[in-house]
Amino acid sequence: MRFLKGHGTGNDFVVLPEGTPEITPEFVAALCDRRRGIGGDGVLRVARSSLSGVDWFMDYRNADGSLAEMCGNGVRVFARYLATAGLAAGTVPIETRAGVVRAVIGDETISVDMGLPKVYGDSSARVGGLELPGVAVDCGNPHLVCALPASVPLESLDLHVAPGHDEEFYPAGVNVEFFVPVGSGAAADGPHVRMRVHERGSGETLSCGTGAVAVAAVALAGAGRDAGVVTVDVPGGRLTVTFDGAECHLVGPAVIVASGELTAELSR
Ligand SMILES: N[C@H](CCC[C@H](N)C(=O)O)C(=O)O
Repeated sequence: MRFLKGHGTGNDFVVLPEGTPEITPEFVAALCDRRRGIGGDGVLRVARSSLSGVDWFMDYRNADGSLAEMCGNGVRVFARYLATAGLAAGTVPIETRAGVVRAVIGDETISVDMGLPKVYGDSSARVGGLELPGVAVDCGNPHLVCALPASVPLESLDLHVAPGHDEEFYPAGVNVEFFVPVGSGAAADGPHVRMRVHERGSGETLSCGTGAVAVAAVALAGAGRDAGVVTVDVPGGRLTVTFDGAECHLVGPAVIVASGELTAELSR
C-alpha cells in the first residue's frame, strides 16, 4: 500500500492516496506509531466525494485512530498532495466531516476558508495543579482556549498529560489550547499571539490549524475587534488567521516530504 508523509508547521500526517480502501482505527494507530510505524499526528485518507461539484473527501483520523470532524493543517497537506499528484490546481473544494472547505493552493502557502468559529461558553482546564479558565470554541471540532495569566509561562505547562476538562461539557473530548500575547500582543492589522496545544486523540502537537483559528477568534474578540489578521506562532512555525466579518481563512505552509510503500507487516 502506497503512502506519503507531509506536514503543515510540524503537524504531521500520513497521507493515503486515492484508491486506498477504508481503514480501521487499529491500522491508523499502527501507521501513526513513531517507533513501529511511519509516525504521525494523524492520517489523511484521500477519498472521492459524493457531493456534486466536489471531487475529494478528506477522511481524517487522529493518531489514536479516533475520528475528528476537521483538521486545518491536515486539509492544507491534503490540498498539497492533490496538487503534487496533478489532481488539483488553484482553488479546490474539499469535503470534510465538518462540511466543504475551499483551499487556494499557492507555491509556499495554502489558504483555507474554515467557516466562522463559534464561541459557545466558558469552561476550564486543569494542568499541573492549576485550574485555568477557558472559552469553548466550535471549529467543526471542539476546542477549549485558555488565555494564560502573565504568572504562568507558556513553556511551564506540562502537556505530556492531557489537561483535565469538564467531561459533561465536552462529551466527545476536546482540543485544549493555551496562548499568550507576543510583545504587546497587538500588531497593526490584529493580535499576535503564541500558543501550545494538547490535541484530542493525538496529544501535544507542534501545531493545530483549527486550534489556531479558535485561539485567533478569542484573541480578536479580546482586542475588541470582529475583523483583522491574527498571527499565531505555534511551536512548529507560524499560521495566519484572517477574519473579515463573514469569513475566516487559515493560511500556512504545507509540504509533502516523502512517499513509500507499506510492507505486509504494517498493512495487516
Ligand atoms: N491538528 C488538527 C486538529 C485535529 C483535531 C483533532 N485532534 C480533533 O480531535 O478534533 C488541525 O490542524 O486542525
